[in-house]
Amino acid sequence: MAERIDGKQVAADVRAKVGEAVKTLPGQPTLAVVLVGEDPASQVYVRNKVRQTEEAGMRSLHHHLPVDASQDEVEALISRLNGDDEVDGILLQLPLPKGLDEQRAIECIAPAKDVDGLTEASAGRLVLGKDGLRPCTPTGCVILAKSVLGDDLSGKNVVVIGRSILVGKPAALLFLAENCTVTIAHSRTKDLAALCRTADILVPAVGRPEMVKGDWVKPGAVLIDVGINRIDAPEKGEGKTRLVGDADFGDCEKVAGHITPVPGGVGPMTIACLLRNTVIAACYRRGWALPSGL
Ligand SMILES: Nc1nc(=O)c2c([nH]1)NC[C@@H]1CN(c3ccc(C(=O)N[C@@H](CCC(=O)O)C(=O)O)cc3)C=[N+]21
Repeated sequence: MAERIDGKQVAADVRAKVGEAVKTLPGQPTLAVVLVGEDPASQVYVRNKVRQTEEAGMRSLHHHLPVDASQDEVEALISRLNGDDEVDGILLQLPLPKGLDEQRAIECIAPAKDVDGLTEASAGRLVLGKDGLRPCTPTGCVILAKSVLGDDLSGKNVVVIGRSILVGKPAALLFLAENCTVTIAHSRTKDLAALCRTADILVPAVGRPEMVKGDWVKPGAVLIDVGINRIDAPEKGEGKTRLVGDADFGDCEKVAGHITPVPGGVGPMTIACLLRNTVIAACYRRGWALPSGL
């Protein structure tokens, strides 16, 4: 039976380290969160980000634009935050309301303040192997893998299922930077189950509920499940839903050595890594030494 990787606990550890690091800095890092519109899920995420930022001893500024804000208004706000010397990190909460161009808006964020690691500059630096701000969810996956395998992941076979800009591609690059042997699988991959069985670390990130079955998993492998899917749960009552990952947990936990649950796995790591990036951005930008132990 696989051991559960407690993402909530690992995320709390990362946030505690961030909090300790913040105390050693000559000033207080500031994260600006930009929310456009009234999407209830986004409002919950933003509230959690603001609370956890403050708990880690950092300042957070919350900017809320109406759902009918224009592209120019969003970009003008980002430009203002770019020019505000108090602001170290800018988080533009995604998705934006329909009609707004997400990629163009992200590209307005000054690379030095890109705590989501989503600008072309940040992506380019990751590909080139230069230091920089890394995407949060993929960073969380690497930290979770290290939490059970130790800091040295070199030589591990990693299979990432999914090639999205947000998770799959950057996750593959981050594991490559850890000297893993990385394969990116996707919808055209042949014999996906057999490929997955070669993985020491399996990272499904496609958004298909319970797609990965137990017989896709190498005995003893580490399964880092990025999927967060809401599905109907009639067993809980009429109209009820529940969250499941991209892996069939009950099936995979019989084979894997370690497995992340959903919820309580990768999700909490995303926010913890955002806080970590805010410290890193503040240090780079203000010329402070990066605290050790981050
Ligand atoms: N610019 C931007 N950056 C993001 O990083 C970003 C974003 N926009 N938009 C939305 C997505 C989603 N996201 C999550 C963060 C935490 C959990 C999380 O902690 N989930 C809990 C459970 C949540 C629940 O119960 O609904 C868990 O998995 O245990 C999930 C999802 C960050 N996102």
